[in-house]
Amino acid sequence: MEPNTIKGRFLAMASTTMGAHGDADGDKAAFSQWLIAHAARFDDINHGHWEEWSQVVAQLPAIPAERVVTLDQPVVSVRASDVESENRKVVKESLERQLRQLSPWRKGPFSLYDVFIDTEWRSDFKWQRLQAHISPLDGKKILDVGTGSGYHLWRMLGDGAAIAVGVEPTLSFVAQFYAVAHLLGERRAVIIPTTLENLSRAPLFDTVFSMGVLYHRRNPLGHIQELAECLKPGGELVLETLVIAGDAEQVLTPTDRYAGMRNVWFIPSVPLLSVWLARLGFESIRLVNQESTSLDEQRATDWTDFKPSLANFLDPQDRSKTIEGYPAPLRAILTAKKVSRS
Ligand SMILES: Nc1ncnc2c1ncn2[C@@H]1O[C@H](C[S@+](CC[C@H]([NH3+])C(=O)[O-])CC(=O)[O-])[C@@H](O)[C@H]1O
Repeated sequence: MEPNTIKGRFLAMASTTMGAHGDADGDKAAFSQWLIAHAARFDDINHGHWEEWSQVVAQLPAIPAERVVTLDQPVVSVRASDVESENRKVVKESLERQLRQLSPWRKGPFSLYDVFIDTEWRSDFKWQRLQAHISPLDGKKILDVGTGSGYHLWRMLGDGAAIAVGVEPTLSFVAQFYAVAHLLGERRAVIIPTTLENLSRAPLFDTVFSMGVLYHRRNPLGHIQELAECLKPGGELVLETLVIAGDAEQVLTPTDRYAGMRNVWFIPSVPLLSVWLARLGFESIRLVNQESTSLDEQRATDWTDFKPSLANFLDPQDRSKTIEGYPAPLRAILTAKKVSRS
């Protein structure tokens, strides 16, 4: 029987992870204690819709024992392998109604018992851009800061990670994650509902990802420092953020919105970002990808809230600029190793 609260699910998953990685027993115990201590974050939640979203997750159908789960392809998917087609239709319709109650779905795509969730972002594009360039994830413990619905957590498991922990303060995304985890029948990933600043940080992870978060932080160097605090010495940081073209002295702070987004504070050049990383104790800093966001990667779908998406935030006369006149979104992925001190 699955526990029917999201906190109960977190605890069940946290205890499953105790056996799921190859660390020495002392390290395993330290990691499990760290994870289980974060169950208290579910008690701090004070959000008008949390109860409603939790009910949606609690009322999801029991999953079939025979299922095919795919985590290593662009569409994270699960399908029943033993259900008659007429039944599948019934399951599909009620499941789709339930999952739509957790909208807007921004990060995906997912296919869950024939319900295709066409999310606003094709998050698989980002995974494809970095997959060949990061240290192998096999058997590793991974932290994904600002994980959204947790789409990339599933891809990390698909690429061999032992455990994937997400940190995410937006509670509708946390509920989406626990819905997907239930339907996949997977317990090797969890999300802690908090910010990186409020996480009790300890150097427990082999690889730490921060993708799409740095530019939302008023104190970007503090964010990098906090990421370092979660990494084992010698561990790898994968940092994905908006950047501008320019030298090591250039950074953009928008006067107000950037491509329609509030809360964009610092968009550095890649050379400046590399200086920040080096000054905060990283070495082997590499730019592994730099690309403009395409209109195929971010677009409104019927699983989003029909708010305008990227196309509406670019200058219609000159797509190289945002509607505010800034350079259009350019995103970079850097990898760096935390210096090991002996
Ligand atoms: N301080 C914080 N600590 C942790 N998370 C935060 C914080 N502030 C915001 N977030 C969360 O970070 C995510 C950033 S979206 C990237 C998703 C995924 N990583 C992606 O690469 O597709 C970026 C975008 O869509 O612009 C959101 O889910 C926030 O709630």
